[in-house]
Amino acid sequence: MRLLFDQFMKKCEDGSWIHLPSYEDIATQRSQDFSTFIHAYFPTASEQINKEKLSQGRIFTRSFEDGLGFEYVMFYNDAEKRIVCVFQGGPHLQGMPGFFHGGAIATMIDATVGMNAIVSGGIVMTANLNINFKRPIPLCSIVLINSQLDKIEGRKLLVSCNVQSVDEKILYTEATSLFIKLNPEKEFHIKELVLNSAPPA
Ligand SMILES: CCCCCCCCCCCCCC(=O)SCCNC(=O)CCNC(=O)[C@H](O)C(C)(C)COP(=O)(O)OP(=O)(O)OC[C@H]1O[C@@H](n2cnc3c(N)ncnc32)[C@H](O)[C@@H]1OP(=O)(O)O
Repeated sequence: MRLLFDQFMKKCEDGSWIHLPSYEDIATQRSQDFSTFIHAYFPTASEQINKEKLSQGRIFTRSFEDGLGFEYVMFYNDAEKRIVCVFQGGPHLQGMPGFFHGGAIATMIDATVGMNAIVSGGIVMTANLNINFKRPIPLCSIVLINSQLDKIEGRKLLVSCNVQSVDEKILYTEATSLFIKLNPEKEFHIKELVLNSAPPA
């Protein structure tokens, strides 16, 4: 994991790739504005949210103890509209004995293609996620999630991705997704927010 991280950090040196911050780092900067916008978009659903529980909310992929759940880092290439996620899931993500749970793989795919759509489109939500699980992923192995923004059509963003072994010899999973932009006026400038809070290369 460390070796791959260092290889990508090297690619960041000429500015072609950017080491993305974690959701927590982005969210803490504008979380109140972001939350207000989302609740205004879904007023009926918002009324049903238990405000006390809301204060305990945590991003799902960062809610496990270190080393047990989702361990990952993402890198973004603006020219190619690609995000690569280096992912090593922990033992609490088991499904079939010795392999990752399909829902855990889907979660990491959604987080990766979602981040690609957020950087390109602002505030978006997943409308459709289509996954082909082609080979089981051994528990605790390191994989690469390669995502690509394919098309923007009005409010719709189409992002595809695959999950491969580090040597690229095994194709584990393929997915396509549709995101819908909630802020066509781009009032939140999420791209700048994400890129400006990127950790130093
Ligand atoms: C501060 C920063 C914080 C950052 C935090 C980072 C967190 C990162 C998290 C990581 C990521 C995690 C992300 C998550 O976990 S997101 C959580 C999972 N997703 C949801 O809960 C979304 C639920 N769905 C909805 O709320 C609505 O359906 C949305 C908002 C998506 C659209 O409802 P809205 O009322 O707005 O739009 P519309 O209905 O007029 O549709 C508009 C157009 O889109 C077309 N369409 C719609 N749906 C579909 C479909 N299924 N297939 C094909 N087409 C579809 C539709 O035909 C129309 O097309 P056209 O007629 O115009 O041609």
